[in-house]
Amino acid sequence: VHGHAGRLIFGTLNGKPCVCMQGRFHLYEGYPIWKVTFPIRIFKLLGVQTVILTNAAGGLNQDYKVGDVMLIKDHLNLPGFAGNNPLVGPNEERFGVRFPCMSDAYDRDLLKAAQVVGAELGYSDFMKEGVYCVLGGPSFETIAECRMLNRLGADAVGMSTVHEVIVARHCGLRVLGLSLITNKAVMDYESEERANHEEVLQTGKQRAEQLEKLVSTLVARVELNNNYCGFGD
Ligand SMILES: O=P(O)(O)O[C@@H]1C[C@H](O)[C@@H](CO)O1
Ligand code: HPA
Repeated sequence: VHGHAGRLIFGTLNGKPCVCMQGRFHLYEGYPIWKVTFPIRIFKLLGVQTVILTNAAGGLNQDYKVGDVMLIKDHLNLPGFAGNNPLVGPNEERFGVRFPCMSDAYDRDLLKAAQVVGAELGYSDFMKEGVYCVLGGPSFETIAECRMLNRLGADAVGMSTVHEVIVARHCGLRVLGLSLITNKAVMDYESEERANHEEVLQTGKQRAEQLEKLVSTLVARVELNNNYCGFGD
């Protein structure tokens, strides 16, 4: 996608071995859903234990501002309602069970850790916690769709992440999800605002340094045995 570097980087971040996707595959690019999520299974086979997923999203929650970072506490998988789930097809027993639980999709300890690190870095003012809703894209949402999604309990809307989360949880990876609110979803017929990809990219650039700091500080605190250090309890 324009604005995604499309690179796979291996290295250490604050002393921790990491593999980093600079960009991802999206359903709207025409990939089958299993291909969109294929990297997650590769990472599992490489020995990855924890996945930090980031995305750009439109803010549905009226209290959200452009530039807020939403820690994802749960999701709405709208394509999944229509049977478009990355686990459809014969179950790969090597990776996980046929019917994986999703009520614990977003790791509570990691979420708390992100809040603590965010507060330490002085980011609390722009850090939120909420529900991310995935749609297929690539068209942005209509006003009626935004209103509906908000009433259904979504705080932010985007076109990615949830499929990767499902595959990650299926194979037992721990997940933290972060949405950068790059634009406000248009909810009002009087509004002159129009969702556009350039605004998404620009907001991403503006918060990039702080997001890098948040993620790298967090990574430094995640122990390889999946415990966390330095959070006081
Ligand atoms: O890969 P993400 O979900 O961060 O990208 C979002 C959704 C679309 O690809 C694009 C819309 O501007 O940003
Ligand atoms: N809608 C869907 N996906 C998005 C948006 C949006 O408003 N902003 C960034 N990705």
